[in-house]
Amino acid sequence: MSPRPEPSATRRSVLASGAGVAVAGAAAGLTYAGRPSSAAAHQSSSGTDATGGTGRAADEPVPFRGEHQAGIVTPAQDRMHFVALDVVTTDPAELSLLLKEWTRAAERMTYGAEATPGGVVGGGPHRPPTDTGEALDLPPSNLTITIGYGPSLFDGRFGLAGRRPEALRELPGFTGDDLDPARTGGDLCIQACADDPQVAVHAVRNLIRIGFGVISVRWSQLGFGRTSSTSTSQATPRNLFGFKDGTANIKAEDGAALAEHVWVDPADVPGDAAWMAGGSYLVARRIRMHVEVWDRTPLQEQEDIFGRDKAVGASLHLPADRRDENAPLDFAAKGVDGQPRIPLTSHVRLAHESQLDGIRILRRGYNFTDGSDGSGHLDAGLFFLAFVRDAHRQFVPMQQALAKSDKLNEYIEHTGSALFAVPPGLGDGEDWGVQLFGA
Ligand SMILES: C=CC1=C(C)c2cc3[nH]c(cc4nc(cc5[nH]c(cc1n2)c(C)c5CCC(=O)O)C(CCC(=O)O)=C4C)c(C)c3C=C
Ligand SMILES: [Fe+2]
Repeated sequence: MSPRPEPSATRRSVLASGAGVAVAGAAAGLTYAGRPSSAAAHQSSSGTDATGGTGRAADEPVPFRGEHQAGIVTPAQDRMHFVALDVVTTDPAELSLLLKEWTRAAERMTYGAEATPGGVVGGGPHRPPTDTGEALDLPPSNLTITIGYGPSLFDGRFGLAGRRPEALRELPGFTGDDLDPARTGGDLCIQACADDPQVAVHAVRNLIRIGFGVISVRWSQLGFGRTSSTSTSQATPRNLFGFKDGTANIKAEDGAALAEHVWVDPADVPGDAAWMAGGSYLVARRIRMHVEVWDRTPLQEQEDIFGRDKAVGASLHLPADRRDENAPLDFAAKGVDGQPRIPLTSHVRLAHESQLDGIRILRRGYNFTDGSDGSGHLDAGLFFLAFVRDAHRQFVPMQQALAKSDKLNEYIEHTGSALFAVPPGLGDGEDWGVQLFGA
């Protein structure tokens, strides 16, 4: 076995200032065997370099605390484990305590530490370990853990009804929805993203373990290959239809767009809902993509469906020798047949802010394949995740427009759905329990 490297100087200093965690215990257990994460070892499928375009080495943690939760504008990592949970206790104190314990464990795991100090073997031979162990030798791998609360959490069971933000209402149904109740809704959600799938799965698994008797898993989703860039430092990845996805996304560097379209403004959440200021709303849609049908569709038709070309991701109005992914879409341009070069039923036209009174969203989805459906077809698609300031003013009208006219609908099916309020980031010494319950 190769010798264990010391944590980098930066990582040590982050740990030393690791606000609220058992820093000494964490630091003591914070070495790893030097096995590189998948992103550090290889050029990633979606990044531009060995850091997956994040600009951060595998052993350099993403800060857990800050104005906003990590995992929203953090450059999208390669892998995701998402879980929706139901609360099974009726005792608000138990839920609040769990949120406090989750804060501690999530912060530790973000830094590459065990979920609890000495959790893997430190409890001795006679007790079950309090960390499941599969990430013991791995670096943080850009792990982010993002928490959210569903509308049902505010139904009165926990005395939270008065603290429900007005915008946290169930999404309406959309034309063409084929939602599976077993993949829909949830009192809580955890989004864990990392450049190593084992690190993301370890994080979710250990938070579930800590919540035994308080929460139960409602549904979960694994994702690979991000389908969006959330930073200008990242190359645009491709979805399972082979098209570049994320080109016109809101990027972390665009502070004005984030303030307008992503972060909840204090004026949006007056009174007892003020705890959500600086937060965001997360829309999750499991969208199955019928890849076998798509793969029998001619290239020109595929490009007309999206309104961009397949090779470069450029607007269809540009001639082949002047294709530029980042050139603006020209919806007025016509072809020799007099028809719009970007068809009226194309995905990018219908989803573009110019057609939707200036509405924009931040997309952060992942590809998925969940085996096959028993009829010889892959159960594959896009786990669509979007962060918005108000889902009912942004996602709903956008999805209504797409559900009505998008040519892409012949190839996709929405099979799961959920909405969550994602609270703002935590300051030093704060925890998710006090933030939600107010005491
Ligand atoms: C309700 C919002 C959206 C859903 C649902 C959605 C599903 C979906 N999208 C793709 C692939 C692409 N989408 C692209 C652009 C794009 N999509 C949305 C919104 C939803 N997509 C927006 C707001 C945009 C940007 C529009 C613009 O301003 O130009 C693209 C083009 C490249 C890009 O800009 O990202 C692709 C490709 C799939 C496959 C899919 C469901 C499975
Ligand atoms: Fe899209």
